Amino acid sequence: MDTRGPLCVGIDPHGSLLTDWGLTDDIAGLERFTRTVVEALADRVAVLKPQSAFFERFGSRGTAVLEKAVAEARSAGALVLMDAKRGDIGSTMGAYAATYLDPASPLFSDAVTLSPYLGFGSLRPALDAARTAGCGVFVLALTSNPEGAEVQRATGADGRSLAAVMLGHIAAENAGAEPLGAVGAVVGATLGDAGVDLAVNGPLLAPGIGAQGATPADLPGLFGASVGNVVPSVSRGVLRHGPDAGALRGAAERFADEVRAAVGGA
Ligand SMILES: O=c1ccn([C@@H]2O[C@H](COP(=O)(O)O)[C@@H](O)[C@H]2O)c(=O)[nH]1
Repeated sequence: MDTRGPLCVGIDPHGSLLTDWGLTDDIAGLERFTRTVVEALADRVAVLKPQSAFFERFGSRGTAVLEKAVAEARSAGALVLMDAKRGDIGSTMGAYAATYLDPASPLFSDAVTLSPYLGFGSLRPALDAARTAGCGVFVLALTSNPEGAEVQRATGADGRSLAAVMLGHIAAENAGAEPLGAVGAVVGATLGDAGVDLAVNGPLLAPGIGAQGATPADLPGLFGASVGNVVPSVSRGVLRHGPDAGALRGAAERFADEVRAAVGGA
């Protein structure tokens, strides 16, 4: 992020975007869309975040497109954050860890998103695998969608919200790490007020900028003193400018400029 700027761009091949780009909503369209985004952005943005669901919908052929995109983006110097939001009992988490965090896997990525709502401890195999491979994980804390509050803001007997409990676990994982630990939190940029302590000594992925209505100007108010650790993420807000590669780059650059203007040297 120091050398490439502050932005994460999502690769979300929505059927409607494929159509808007003049592509067919099929495997050929998916392949062309993905190749265009990777070629346009992987040599300049800090992080590319493929949304696994949009590839999985095409079965094994979609997964093959995803594998190629991950390898090409990484070899062009971008960090790849696989947005798969995996979460399951510990023994199954071991298989997810092998999928995304084992360097021998075809889907090996620099980081993966995880859901802790089967209990934070169930994520242990992925936390350990990330540490071993020198990768990261981003754990859902407060998601950008309004429905998330029903679960994440629910409070336990001690009055703490579930999100606060998860953020506490994340902070414990990162204790003592310098400059930051490898366990990040997902905190939606749309939230307005987090209402919890975001000082987890790890990166804070902030999706929701662009199509979901948040802007880079929202980041300082939401993240306060932790704003310097934020990885702002935009998908459709950039992708809707395609298929022209120059227009995609221009859109990503404008968002990056807006983030710099809002966050400054924080
Ligand atoms: O809280 C969350 C966690 C993940 N996402 C994902 O980010 C992108 C957002 O896409 P936009 O087009 O920029 O709205 C998408 O892949 C979501 O699954 C999120 O939005 N909120």
